[in-house]
Amino acid sequence: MASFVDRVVLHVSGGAGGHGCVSVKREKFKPLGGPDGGNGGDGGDVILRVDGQTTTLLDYHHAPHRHAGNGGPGMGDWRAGKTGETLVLSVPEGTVVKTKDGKVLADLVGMGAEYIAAAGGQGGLGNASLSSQKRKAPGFALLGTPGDERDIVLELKSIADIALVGFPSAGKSSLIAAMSAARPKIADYPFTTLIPNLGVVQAGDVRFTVADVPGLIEGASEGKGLGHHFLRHVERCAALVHVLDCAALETDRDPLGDLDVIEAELEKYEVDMSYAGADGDVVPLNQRPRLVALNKVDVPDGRDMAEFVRPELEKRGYRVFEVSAASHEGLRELGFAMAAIVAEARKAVETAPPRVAPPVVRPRSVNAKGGFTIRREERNLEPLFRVLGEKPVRWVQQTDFTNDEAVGYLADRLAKLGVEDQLFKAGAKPGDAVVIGEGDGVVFDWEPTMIGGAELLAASPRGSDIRIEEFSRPTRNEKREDHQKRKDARAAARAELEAERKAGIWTESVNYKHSRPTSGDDD
Ligand SMILES: Nc1nc2c(ncn2[C@@H]2O[C@H](COP(=O)(O)OP(=O)(O)OP(=O)(O)O)[C@@H](O)[C@H]2O)c(=O)[nH]1
Ligand SMILES: [Mg+2]
Repeated sequence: MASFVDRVVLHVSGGAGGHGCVSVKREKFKPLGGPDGGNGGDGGDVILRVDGQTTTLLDYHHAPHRHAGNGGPGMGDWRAGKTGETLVLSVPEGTVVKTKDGKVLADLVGMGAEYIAAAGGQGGLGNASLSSQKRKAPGFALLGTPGDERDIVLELKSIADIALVGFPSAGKSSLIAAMSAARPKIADYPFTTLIPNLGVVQAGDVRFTVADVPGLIEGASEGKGLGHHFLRHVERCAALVHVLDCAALETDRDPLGDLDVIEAELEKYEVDMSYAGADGDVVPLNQRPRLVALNKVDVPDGRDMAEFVRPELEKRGYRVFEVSAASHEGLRELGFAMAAIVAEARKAVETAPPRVAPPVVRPRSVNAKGGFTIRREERNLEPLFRVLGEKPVRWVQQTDFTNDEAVGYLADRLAKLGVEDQLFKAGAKPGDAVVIGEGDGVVFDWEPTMIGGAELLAASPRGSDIRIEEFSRPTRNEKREDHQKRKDARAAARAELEAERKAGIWTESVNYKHSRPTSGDDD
């Protein structure tokens, strides 16, 4: 049986929201019928969902980049863009979703359990939705925001119901081969198995999976040998079977000693408690149901050894099976005992509701009470103020910076949220750099709306927002000054000309034509 992929890094991105539309209704005899630009559609989510048909993460190993559908753009005549298609990724039961640095995001247990791996972006509002009493015909629309983009790790602890544990060469792989159709590699040198093999066993009407965990040795729980890496596959197994070698050649080994070593390792192995539900239902490995299989009883010495240790094992409370992977002796009984435990465990799972980790906490910690925070930084010895918060960042994403009206709308929103006030309080001065969001973001030269800006904002109708004008248009005083300067320059030029004419440099007609380049501006 092919080895199974049990850990994969998946790059998921939600669909982008569609842009809102700017459009004006046009009808016969009614050329300006008001804004009718529709909203952009939301982007689709990427959802992980447990389904019974999927047993491995192999698909994601082959194609680790997954993207949900983008939302469609809004259109004229109030038509909304289509919603982006949700992308459902099927994952096996027991898939654990983690961040790259190991934080558990979700533990998908139960058929149909879901987790939103990447949310789609928001569709932008069209100009119809943006119109209001004050802003009757917005000449802008909001852009759709990009979907979440994340790298997540999917881990499949084990899809085996039962794990076979034991020393190297105890015969675990041989037992799987004998009890199922699996054909693992079997050899008489230790650590033959490098990746757990899975076999499907049918006992009566119960079908279950068995994994052979590569040989455990003393110190496995601390990372010795290969066992440590694989003990985590055992974490989800309903039960364990100790496979004890009754015909081991090493004289310093015996089944009871082997069992003690393995038990000690199981006890030391800390099951990842982050997988526990609210009721803390992760059972330590050494408290799970365990059976003992005394293997290799086909060998005469093995039979003697098995009979010798059986009473002691039973005294310790184990159900003991004398088996031989070679002659298949005792395998039927062992199989039925396993099946009974599996059936019991399944009944418990079925009655339990689907369980997923608590909803993901997105990094919203930067959002103070007001929905944003301001951080003072320094860049090239100049102060820089960083505005952090989900809303401001989204608003910037929604802004078409080529459209002055849209920029003004952004300024309105930021001011309303109190960003301007807080910038003042943080010590920002006009002209300081302000960045919204992490990274390079969008950098503004801060042009505060002045003292009392709030009133100005409220009073000025959109479309004649003085703050935008300030960016592009000089003030009246500046204009006057400018005008005066030009007037003076012209006067000087005329005086010079006059002097030159008197000196006889130009003929009358020519100098007139060429000496009034700015006269058109004169008023
Ligand atoms: N006589 C006899 N030999 C067996 C029996 N089961 C396994 N063996 C032999 O023991 C050796 C090791 O068997 P494996 O099944 O590879 O052992 P393992 O426990 O999977 O070993 P690792 O993968 O190294 O942990 C092989 O040479 C097998 O043929 C048995 O019931 N009787
Ligand atoms: Mg093996």
